[in-house]
Amino acid sequence: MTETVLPALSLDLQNKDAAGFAERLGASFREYGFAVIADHGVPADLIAQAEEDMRVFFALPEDVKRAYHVPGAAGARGFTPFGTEIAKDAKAHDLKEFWHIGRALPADHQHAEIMPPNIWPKEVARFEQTFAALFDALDKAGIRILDGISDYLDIGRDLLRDGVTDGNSVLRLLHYPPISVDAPGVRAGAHEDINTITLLLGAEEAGLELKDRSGRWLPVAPPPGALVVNIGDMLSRLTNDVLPSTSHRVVNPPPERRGNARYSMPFFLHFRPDFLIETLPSCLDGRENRYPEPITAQNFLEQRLREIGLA
Ligand SMILES: O=C(O)CCC(=O)C(=O)O
Ligand SMILES: [Fe+2]
Repeated sequence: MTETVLPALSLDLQNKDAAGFAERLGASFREYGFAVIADHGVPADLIAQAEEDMRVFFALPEDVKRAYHVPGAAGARGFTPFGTEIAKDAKAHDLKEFWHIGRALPADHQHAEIMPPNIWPKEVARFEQTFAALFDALDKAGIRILDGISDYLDIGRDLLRDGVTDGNSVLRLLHYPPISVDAPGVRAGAHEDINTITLLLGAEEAGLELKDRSGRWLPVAPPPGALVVNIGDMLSRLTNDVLPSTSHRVVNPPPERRGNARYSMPFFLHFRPDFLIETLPSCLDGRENRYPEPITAQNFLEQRLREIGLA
């Protein structure tokens, strides 16, 4: 296994010693913008089922998959074809295709327009059942991790819990197809995530790297089944970069492994659209406010989606 600087932290520790868990979680986020979380409560058999179902979907013919592309929806639901997304300021498109599942809201909900109903591929029988369950399980794990962050920042747990209630969260199923031996570039260009925090499953296949404070690229190599969690720009902004959103990328494998596809599942936990991202007073203590202009989560998201070619 590749060497990693991020030891796995057990989420079970939160039940026994919330302060101890928060201290370790916060230290990892503060230094790297990333943490690796084991015992996160997402059932292993559900993860295995999800991995199987996504493989079945991405193996479908291109025209069948493309029928689930929703034009004008900024990729928020359904299928986004290979070569669409491009990292901010990058020259080449990422070598990936993906499927997005969003939060299911009642039709008369105030944010129903921003979070439209999901679509489901009829070719994969269990797809809806599997991914609706996985969305919920990751949402629950995400709230516990946010509790750890709130404990670390000593801000009480309500602000972040309330902030993500009915949030515009998205589960992304990612497929990076095999690449040719001489393929240039990277599977996913260096970027920061837009959202609150990201919970990533399936990063065991090597390739994910984070940029540390000295500018070095470090491999992120979680043990099987663990979550890789990272801070997104919205939380970085809320905390005045006390918890930094860290640049990461997925590099191409060595030539002998280029015949292998890569599959991963990031869950982008988002604030609700009308949540106002306004620097936390406790993160100002003696520091300059890097983000003096408050912005709603929705305005921030729209700005960033335009930059990555999705809106
Ligand atoms: O595939 C991965 O491991 C990372 C994906 C990622 O960083 C993203 O989709 O934002
Ligand atoms: Fe990312």
